[in-house]
Amino acid sequence: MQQPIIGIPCDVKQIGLFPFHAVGEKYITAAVGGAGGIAILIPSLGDAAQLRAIVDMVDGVLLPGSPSNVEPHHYQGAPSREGTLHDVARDATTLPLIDMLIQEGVPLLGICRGFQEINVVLGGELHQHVQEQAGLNDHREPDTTDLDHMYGPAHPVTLAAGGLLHGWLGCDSVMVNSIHQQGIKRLALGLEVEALAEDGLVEAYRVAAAKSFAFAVQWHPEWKYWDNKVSQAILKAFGDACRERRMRRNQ
Ligand SMILES: N[C@@H](CCC(=O)NCCCC(=O)O)C(=O)O
Repeated sequence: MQQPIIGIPCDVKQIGLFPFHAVGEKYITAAVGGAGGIAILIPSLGDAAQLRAIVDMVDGVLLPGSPSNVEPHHYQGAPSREGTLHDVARDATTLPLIDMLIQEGVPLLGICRGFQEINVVLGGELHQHVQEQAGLNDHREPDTTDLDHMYGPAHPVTLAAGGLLHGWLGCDSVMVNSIHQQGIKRLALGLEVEALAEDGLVEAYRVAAAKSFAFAVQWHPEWKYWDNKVSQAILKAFGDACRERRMRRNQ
């Protein structure tokens, strides 16, 4: 059987004098090794016709995390503080792309910024600084350059009874890493909670009425997924949905 094609949208970063379209290697490795796909990078050109062609070409899309924040005007939020990193080109690409993927029933896995993007596209809102909200914890990464520490288990999440995660893992709670400052303020209509942090912050959801796999997590299952049963389960389920689409497209 042919492997499914998994698209991964790029961040746009200035390197020297030129803009580059880039994806962190760990997301590519997870799409290939964890989900079993052929990874292709989707340039963030924000061009609707190109996106339409890409949607027809791929069997699934993995929306990666990024240090940049979704621009708040996309969810009627107050302007970002000075110095906040944005990626206008990524917003102009992933936000319309998500809409097309959900309409078409193309499998979708959102990670961290990707998780936040799906919520925004479906009409939800984000906190810009979770750690400043009364009753919410600090979900930012520890101040370290040791990546194993940075992406190490940070807090538990409770899995929703009857949810996908609960079904795949057969337990009520798991530990996850935590590398974010934005978070779900208002969950979009049509998203079903899959996991909650101890402070009540939504950490995972699925698109309830999706035609195919449409699932997202605030944490980072791509990080050393081979060492983590939760990450393996998420990537396998995504990969299976992509393989199913591949098979249907081959018929
Ligand atoms: N900027 C947002 C999203 C956080 C996020 O995606 N972090 C990933 C960092 C780099 C990586 O691991 O790819 C926020 O702060 O909430």
